[in-house]
Amino acid sequence: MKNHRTLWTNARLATLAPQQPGCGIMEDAAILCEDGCISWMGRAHDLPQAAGQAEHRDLEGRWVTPAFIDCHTHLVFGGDRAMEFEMRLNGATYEEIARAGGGIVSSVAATNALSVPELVEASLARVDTLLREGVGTVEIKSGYGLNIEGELNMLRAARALEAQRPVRVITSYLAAHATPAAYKGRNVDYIREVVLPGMEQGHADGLIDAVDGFCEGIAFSVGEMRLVFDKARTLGLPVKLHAEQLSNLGGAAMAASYGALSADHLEYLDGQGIAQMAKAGTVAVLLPGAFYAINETQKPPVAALRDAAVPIAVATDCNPGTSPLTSLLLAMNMAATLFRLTVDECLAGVTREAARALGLLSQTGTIEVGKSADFAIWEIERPAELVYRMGFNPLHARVFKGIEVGT
Ligand SMILES: O=C(O)CC[C@@H]1NC(=O)NC1=O
Ligand SMILES: [Fe+3]
Repeated sequence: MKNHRTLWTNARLATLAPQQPGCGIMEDAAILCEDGCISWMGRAHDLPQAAGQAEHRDLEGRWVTPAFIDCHTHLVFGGDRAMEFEMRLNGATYEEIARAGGGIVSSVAATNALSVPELVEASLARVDTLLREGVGTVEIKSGYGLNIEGELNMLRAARALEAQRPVRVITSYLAAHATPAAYKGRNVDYIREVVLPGMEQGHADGLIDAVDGFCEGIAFSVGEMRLVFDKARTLGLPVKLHAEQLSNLGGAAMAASYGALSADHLEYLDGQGIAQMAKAGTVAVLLPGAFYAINETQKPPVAALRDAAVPIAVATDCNPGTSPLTSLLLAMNMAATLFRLTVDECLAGVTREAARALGLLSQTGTIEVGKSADFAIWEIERPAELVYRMGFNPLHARVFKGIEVGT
């Protein structure tokens, strides 16, 4: 609604504004929002004239952070992998599970069996769970279609979720997630006959915001991913990469050479990859849920990333196989406890740096004038509580584009 003004007063802000120390705390603060954007923010006693005509909300001293951003999810999919989880606990090997039809291919069958409305229906509970924890922006990947129509249907469902909920959705085309049975041993044929034409069609249909891939011994090589990234470059699409999750193929360094928005997982990242990421400004997206769920032991080189000033984001990697996690609050706790990120790094990792990993930092991810009025209001005494607790959600309310959307 044009010229709609809202003023939130009596707030304690964790702005996450860059160049501010820690998480950019501002006590006894107010935020003025006009037409969905932050038009003024500061100490309550400096309120501008325009505040007089605004609808007023007294936050009674509550803490306010930027709305959270989950910058890495595979949350559109059919079925689940609970059976495989049980088989693993009963000692089945990865091969036995694959032979029993488990793994990514089982999610591919369950996903391709659903129409777009059915995919939306199957994914809404996961989106709502994230939104109830203060999330305002979610990245959603394809990757369980592995044929053109199936991949694009996943992205159509992702776009439909944005139309049905107060949330911003950024899509990533991940047809280079695995090779379908029909192309076993023929990755390049799969890339040329499915991945590249699907990218062209998805781009033409406005379904793709970025292009992703799984660069790993069990998936695609650096050379094969270059074929995908070369096509993305000709279409003017940004790239990101699942890299160094289970081994070091040099994927992160290759992604950085394409100016990738992010390289994700990174447990096996080395100094060369770090240097290339630092040079390119590529964000390191850490995914502690997958590390935890697959019982990985190699931790990402957080200290070296810090020393090289590589931006660090944290995300759920919500997927049915290696990270059935739909809580950024828990992801932050895991990133702190397992990877030793500080509280401030965790909060930046699910706001400012997550926005950077999606190319959205000019729009959201911090509480600053000119940004979208996307913020979360919490029942906490200090920001550290958001990282410290496990399985507790202290959200009071969420604001999306200036409108309070409740919990
Ligand atoms: O098992 C699945 O369904 C996805 C696995 C997931 N995808 C990827 O590239 N890395 C992962 O851990
Ligand atoms: Fe992933």
